[in-house]
Amino acid sequence: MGTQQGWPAPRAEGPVEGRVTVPGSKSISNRALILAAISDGPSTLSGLLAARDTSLMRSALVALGVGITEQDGLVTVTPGSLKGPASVDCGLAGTVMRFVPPVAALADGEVAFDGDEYARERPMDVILGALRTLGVRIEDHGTGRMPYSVSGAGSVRGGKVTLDASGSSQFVSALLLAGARYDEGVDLRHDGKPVPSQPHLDMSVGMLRERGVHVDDSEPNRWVVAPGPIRALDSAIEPDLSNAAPFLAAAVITGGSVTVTGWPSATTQPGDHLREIFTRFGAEVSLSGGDLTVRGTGRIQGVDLDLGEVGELSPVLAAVAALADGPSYLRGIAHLRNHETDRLAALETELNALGGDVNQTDDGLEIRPKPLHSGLFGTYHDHRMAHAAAVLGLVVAGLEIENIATTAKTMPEFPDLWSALVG
Ligand SMILES: O=C(O)C1=C[C@@H](OP(=O)(O)O)[C@@H](O)[C@H](O)C1
Ligand SMILES: C=C(OP(=O)(O)O)C(=O)O
Repeated sequence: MGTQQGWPAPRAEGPVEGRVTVPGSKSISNRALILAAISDGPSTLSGLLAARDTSLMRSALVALGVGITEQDGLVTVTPGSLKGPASVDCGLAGTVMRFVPPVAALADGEVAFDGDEYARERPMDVILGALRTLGVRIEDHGTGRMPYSVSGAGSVRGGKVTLDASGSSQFVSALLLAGARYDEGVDLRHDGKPVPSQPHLDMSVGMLRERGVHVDDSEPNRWVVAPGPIRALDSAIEPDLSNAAPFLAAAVITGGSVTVTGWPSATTQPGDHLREIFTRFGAEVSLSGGDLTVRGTGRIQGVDLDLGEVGELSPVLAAVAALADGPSYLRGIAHLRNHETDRLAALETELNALGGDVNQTDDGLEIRPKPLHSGLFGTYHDHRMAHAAAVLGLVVAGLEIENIATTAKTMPEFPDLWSALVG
């Protein structure tokens, strides 16, 4: 790829110092929208993320008959009787393509799903198969992928189902979120290699319990959701801690100090693991009164980390590892091959194109730091590849980021927030 085709990544002129407020969590926002849509009354949400993934979720729910209004930054969701025919554009949002079909199954009529070109590569077979077992009619032309349509009959029997969710925790979350509204609830068992992203499962279970749903997750790899109403709940969405990663990484790699505001004292978000992870890289981390501060010490240690629970942090952490003073091993993340792109291949290709020494393993990446040079960093429609590139661009001269606008998936403000912090 040539030069002058991308967004010139700002270079840090010294240690990056500053405070950042990141927008609302994608994962909490889209769960709050889904749960509000199938609850027993109107819910008002504050701090809801405004980005491509949440806008796709809102449009999907409105297409099914849910009322959504917005005033002074507050979003009110009013459940309606769910009806087809409807079409849902999933974009490239895993939370839309996996979480909406179990809700569409409750509608009366047919709901057609499609999305971006690469969305057709993301696995759906496990969730579509599980829904069929629970009594839902689905047409996917035998592909197990997009496009597919769900023929809702106004209710779903539900009950027992076993699935292999090693490819994505979203297969489990999807069935848990809608399961209380099924006649028999759901009794879900996982059979296979470990389910990734445990914090996201805890987030689904926690948000259901907050809304009065009985969920038994006391047995490993089994979740039982009792049938019953989901209570409407007004709630405030936490900031997206995974989207805080690039800002905090800026402090780690420049020996600066960055504070992210509004950091919750208790949370199910995987991004909370950044406190421990950046400490392992050699940074100093402190949390006080909702301010999370990461201070770079001038040393970046190589790490050996299992990121299976927090896979979405991997692209930014791979960028930090590429700048460390020794090799790093990122493990437990084979499922990243099912994300916005095959992230293991994308990181290997793009880091090596800058002169890096990175290779994929069965379940992760080995990263041996080398001096990196200028180039255009491909982003593959992946917001977190763009974040990784921005981190590298702080210290690598002449780095350009292809399609920086892809950050709009979860943080349209990224280029402005980034320039304001590091510029
Ligand atoms: O449930 C969620 O909100 C998510 C679950 C995770 O998916 P995987 O388990 O497929 O990694 C995560 O990576 C994704 O960004 C969001
Ligand atoms: C994997 C991710 O997204 P999605 O919700 O589309 O799966 C991500 O944001 O890192």
